[in-house]
Amino acid sequence: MKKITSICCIGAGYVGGPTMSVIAQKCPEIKVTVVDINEARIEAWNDKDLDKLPVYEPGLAEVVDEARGRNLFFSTDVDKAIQEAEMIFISVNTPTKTYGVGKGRAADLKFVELCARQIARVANGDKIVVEKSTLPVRTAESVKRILKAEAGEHEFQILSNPEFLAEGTAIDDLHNADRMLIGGDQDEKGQEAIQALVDVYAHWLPKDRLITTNLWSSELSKLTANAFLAQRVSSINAISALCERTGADVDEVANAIGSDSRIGPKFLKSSVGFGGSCFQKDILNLVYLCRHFGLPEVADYWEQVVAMNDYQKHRFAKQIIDTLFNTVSGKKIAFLGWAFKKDTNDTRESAAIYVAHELLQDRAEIHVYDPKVPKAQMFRDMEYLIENPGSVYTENPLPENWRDLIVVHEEPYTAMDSAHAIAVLTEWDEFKTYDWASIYAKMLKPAFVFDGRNILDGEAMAEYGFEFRGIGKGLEKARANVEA
Ligand SMILES: NC(=O)C1=CN([C@@H]2O[C@H](COP(=O)(O)OP(=O)(O)OC[C@H]3O[C@@H](n4cnc5c(N)ncnc54)[C@H](O)[C@@H]3O)[C@@H](O)[C@H]2O)C=CC1
Ligand SMILES: O=C(O)[C@H]1O[C@H](OP(=O)(O)OP(=O)(O)OC[C@H]2O[C@@H](n3ccc(=O)[nH]c3=O)[C@H](O)[C@@H]2O)[C@H](O)[C@@H](O)[C@@H]1O
Repeated sequence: MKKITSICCIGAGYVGGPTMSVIAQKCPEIKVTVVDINEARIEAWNDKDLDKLPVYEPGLAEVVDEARGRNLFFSTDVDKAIQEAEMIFISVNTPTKTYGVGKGRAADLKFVELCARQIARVANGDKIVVEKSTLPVRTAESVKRILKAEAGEHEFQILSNPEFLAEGTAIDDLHNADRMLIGGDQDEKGQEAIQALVDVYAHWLPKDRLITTNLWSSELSKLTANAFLAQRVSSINAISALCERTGADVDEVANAIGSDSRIGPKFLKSSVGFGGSCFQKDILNLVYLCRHFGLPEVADYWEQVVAMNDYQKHRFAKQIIDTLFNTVSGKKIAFLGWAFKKDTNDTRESAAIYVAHELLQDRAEIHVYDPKVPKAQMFRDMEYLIENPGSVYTENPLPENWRDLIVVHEEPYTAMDSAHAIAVLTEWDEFKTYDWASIYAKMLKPAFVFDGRNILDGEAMAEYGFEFRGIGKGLEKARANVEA
């Protein structure tokens, strides 16, 4: 098969934007056009001021700067880009359904279906269609059927090429991917299509990292990878609760078990709970599929990963309320961080939103500082959670004036001034270097710090005078248990 010279990607989000920028950077002879129906987003991708790119990722601005206008283009003209391209990536959002059959579980595939119909309608020749979005296993079958039914004389090959990048490290993950997975049909034409995509990635990735499989294995591997990663976080978080009762230290336990080469050290950082647009959505989708295929025991097994994560967020919020003498009503609680992890402006499913909801149920005044998340986004997040509670802990209504109870700060010190307590919700590096002595001086006493990310030095914080609580570090409580 001849080499690909033009690519189109539908969806200019956290995946489409960075992945296509790197493909364009590494393959200067391929014209890459990223399209989206969201005009504001495309405008931001085209902004001369690279600080205004719609996705914040370390290293992304440099890549865009190198390729944009040379062989990387952002546009809202979806039809034209489809017609010009030999290979079309679908990288649109696949959120959990919020309505109808499968509500709260199944992936909502309406955006993917719309793309397939649009490709079929406007295609002017044979195309390779690549599923980049995370999809339930066997989605390619539906995409094929739609393309076949609507397309007339043109031929389409479908590939599954799930993305494994993590936000905050997207560019490094793309440049040095552990593997790139490409699934396709096993017949001759399917193999040719697989090879065409292998040739794209072979511009910068070693051949042994390009894994090819059948379509279904590829689709299922993506859901499985996220389920395994999230399961590790829930497993260590479950142990953190036991640490707090017994006096064990969860970081020491993680280090001890992670030194076993069979377990490995990564993804064992205990936290206030995992967030992000995908872990919960993909596990719920896996659970839905298992039930659909008549495997309720398998579904129950994976569902516990999400249940444990809900419990961890709740445990953190409850600890704050319990420690502050059983109520946070009218008390100023400073939130350091709102993003679901550091080095991203993404807040989807962030633990901060759930913790805020529980504290607001108890009428706290929340003062938030996050270096990258704008105020409007925080309010949108709260509104979304109110409409879609999703967790048993966030079902209670908020006070009518909840909007007045969230104050967003442009800088951290005012957020913490005269606060009753500080809660660390995101592990931004800058939090470690604050002037903690002067923060302590300006807080109400006792001055509580709840470190939901275990990034602060507990002993040093205690020396400043803080009442410090980390995750999985319940020495005081453990001592009290022993004495009782
Ligand atoms: N965010 C992440 O780190 C990762 C996400 N994924 C998966 O990648 C997919 C995309 O995720 P994100 O990039 O985070 O989503 P996103 O929401 O940031 O971006 C999706 C974009 O698609 C656009 N879109 C939707 N329908 C369209 C249509 N018919 N025509 C043109 N544009 C359309 C939307 O306007 C939006 O800008 C999802 O399936 C997700 O599960 C996979 C790996 C990592
Ligand atoms: O499909 C996706 O969307 C992506 O989901 C995750 O990436 P991402 O959600 O961007 O970020 P992670 O680094 O995986 O973190 C997810 C959440 O788990 C939390 N986490 C992670 C690791 C850990 O040890 N402890 C922990 O609490 C993080 O703080 C964050 O809230 C996967 O790591 C990617 O491989 C995958 O492509």
